[in-house]
Amino acid sequence: MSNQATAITNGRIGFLGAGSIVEAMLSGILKKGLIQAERMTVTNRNNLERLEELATAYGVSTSTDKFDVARTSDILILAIKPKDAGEALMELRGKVSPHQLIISVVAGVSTSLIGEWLGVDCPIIRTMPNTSSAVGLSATGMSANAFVQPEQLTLATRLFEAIGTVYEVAEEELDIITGLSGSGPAYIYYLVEAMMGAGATAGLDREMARQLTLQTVIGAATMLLETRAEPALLRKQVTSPGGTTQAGLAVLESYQFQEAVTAAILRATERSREMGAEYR
Ligand SMILES: NC(=O)C1=CN([C@@H]2O[C@H](COP(=O)(O)OP(=O)(O)OC[C@H]3O[C@@H](n4cnc5c(N)ncnc54)[C@H](OP(=O)(O)O)[C@@H]3O)[C@@H](O)[C@H]2O)C=CC1
Ligand SMILES: O=C(O)[C@@H]1CCC=N1
Repeated sequence: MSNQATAITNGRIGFLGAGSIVEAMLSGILKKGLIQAERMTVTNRNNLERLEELATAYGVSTSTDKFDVARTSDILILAIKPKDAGEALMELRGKVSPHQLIISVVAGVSTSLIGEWLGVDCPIIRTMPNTSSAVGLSATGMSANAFVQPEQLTLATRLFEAIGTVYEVAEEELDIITGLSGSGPAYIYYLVEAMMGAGATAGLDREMARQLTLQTVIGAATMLLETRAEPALLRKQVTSPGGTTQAGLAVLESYQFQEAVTAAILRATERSREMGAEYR
């Protein structure tokens, strides 16, 4: 924990699930020194090796007893797959009290369904971060149910602000946020894979193609942030009439690039809604 750290809670945080989003969150929270590692406990279904890996890498506590973790955590973070959530939470029925704060990162599953599964009227905050949490750059959407007290919302906001930016939204918007920024890093990585591959195919050294691609992505994102200009305007500034960019963009248009990206995000949004209904 860093020397300047000010703990945001003296309580315990339990993580139900030990997968990639939990690792990203642990790494971000600990880098900011928001809570001592040993006051966070991670549990999963049966992968002991994974628990050991997280304990070694981050110094967090681990447990194979999810009932104990659920009972002893002031904040319980649900980070299991939507398909596993119903069974796991119904097993916790009667083990969670209204004094605990539940924070879910589970895609598609509503706060009301989580409450039904747990069988208790407790404060639940549904969030959608992304894996850039690991470097403090998540874009997180958040929505609270009616039992959440203002100080609990503030605490959750501070927790997620430690790993990026936080937007409080109406719960129905979380499905869109899941399709846009929850899944979003994968779209960017897909584009980067293609750009790097193309650079290498065209004859560049692969490492150089990687570095040029990454610097281009960082530069473009920083231009958007710092100039606050519309992306269409910045795109036009790159595009000389009759030049290389125009030739390249024409090929992207022939593959209906913008339509493809739009359809992908709308489909991911729809999938988030489907999962909520499917696993009900
Ligand atoms: N990955 C991402 O980018 C993001 C994911 N999310 C959401 O986070 C959640 C987790 O995703 P992700 O980390 O990618 O998934 P992973 O598959 O990497 O991890 C799932 C974890 O859940 C554990 N688990 C499954 N069933 C139970 C159970 N009954 N009790 C306790 N633990 C259980 C698994 O344990 P074991 O290995 O032992 O089976 C595993 O540790 C999902 O709901 C996803 O929608 C949200 C934002 C971004
Ligand atoms: O792919 C998924 O379902 C999860 C939710 C957002 C990112 N990963």
